Amino acid sequence: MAVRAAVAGASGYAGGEVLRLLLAHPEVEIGALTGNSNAGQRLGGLQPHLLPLADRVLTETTPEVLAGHDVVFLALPHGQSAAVAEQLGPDVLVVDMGADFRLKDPADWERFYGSAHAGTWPYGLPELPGARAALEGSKRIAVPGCYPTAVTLALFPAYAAGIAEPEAVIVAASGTSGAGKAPKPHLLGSEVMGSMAPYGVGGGHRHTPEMIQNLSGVAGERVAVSFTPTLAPMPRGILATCSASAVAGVTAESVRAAYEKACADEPFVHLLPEGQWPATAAVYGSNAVQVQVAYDEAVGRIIAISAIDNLTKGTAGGAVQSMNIALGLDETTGLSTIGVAP
Ligand SMILES: NC(=O)C1=CN([C@@H]2O[C@H](COP(=O)(O)OP(=O)(O)OC[C@H]3O[C@@H](n4cnc5c(N)ncnc54)[C@H](OP(=O)(O)O)[C@@H]3O)[C@@H](O)[C@H]2O)C=CC1
Ligand SMILES: CC(=O)N[C@@H](CCC(=O)OP(=O)(O)O)C(=O)O
Repeated sequence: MAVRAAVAGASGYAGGEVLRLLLAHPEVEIGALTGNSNAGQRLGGLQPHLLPLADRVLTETTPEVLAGHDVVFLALPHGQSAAVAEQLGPDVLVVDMGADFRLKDPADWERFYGSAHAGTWPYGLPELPGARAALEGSKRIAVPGCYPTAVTLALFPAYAAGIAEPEAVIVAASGTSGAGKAPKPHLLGSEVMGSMAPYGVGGGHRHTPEMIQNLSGVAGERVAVSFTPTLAPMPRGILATCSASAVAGVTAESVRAAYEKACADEPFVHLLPEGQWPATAAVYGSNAVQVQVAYDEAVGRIIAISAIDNLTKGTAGGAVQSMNIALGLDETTGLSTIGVAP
């Protein structure tokens, strides 16, 4: 019997991407599609790439509309998911692509999001040690932020192997879809095209505590993180350049061995052959993660670089991968590692 899935926020980027993936998922049938300001509009006018759903009309986001589904994907702005989720029964699998349930420490939430903490759900990054067990059979999933996905997948092998000191410096470039579809002056084509610029510099980005939470969980001690995001003139993609001091005795060979071990059985994380470097173009529209690592002996630092599609593995692909695990399906069902090139 098909899994019936509703998508709240179907007019947005994350909602559109999860629909693109669900249309190709052999076990899923698409049910209600909801919006806010676009309720009453045809999906074809909002997401013209989703041709099979073009004549579907968005409804208001209400508990009545979302009831009666096996899975409900929430692709809503931060702070909107909790009120919707609490009205959905405990038997419905709720997959939240927003931030509301990602953080464990309420003080982190309050500091970075400025509202009351809604709670913590099983975290939808299956590659993290212990995550798959927590997702199996779960009825609630908190999908990670796009930058924390890229950064955690670049650095977890180093912390799992105990070869990195508990401090990491990260500079990551993101495509503009990471900022959502709502119009913002800094996202005008004339502002973004032909330019790259940092933002959230100096520890202010709300994804910093999520990265610290993930990496500290793997390391078994608090990992300090310096994170600088930058906006890149491309619609999709994140390239995360991460570095951490190596512990004494580390060599280029031991770094490589740690990454080979951690990535060996991961269906979506691809450690590239030595000498080849991750590129966002290679993972465009795919759930794959490209990772490469080097040991910079001159400064004693491990340099780990990852590339993801922020909307696929960074949001909707991670959501579907986690849904598959929660429902007892093969983790890779409906997900592709094939990109689009050039
Ligand atoms: N873009 C990305 O790379 C990533 C996004 N996410 C998360 O996914 C969520 C959605 O982001 P994104 O798709 O980029 O954002 P968009 O701005 O593109 O879409 C937002 C969606 O939410 C709907 N919406 C807005 N306000 C309300 C409300 N008050 N009640 C119900 N629905 C509402 C909008 O409906 P309408 O258009 O009809 O007004 C639209 O469908 C966010 O929480 C974001 O953090 C997570 C990881 C990465
Ligand atoms: C380019 C850009 O603006 N990116 C977004 C992150 C998008 C994302 O993954 O985050 P959430 O799910 O936590 O919103 C930002 O920096 O705010």
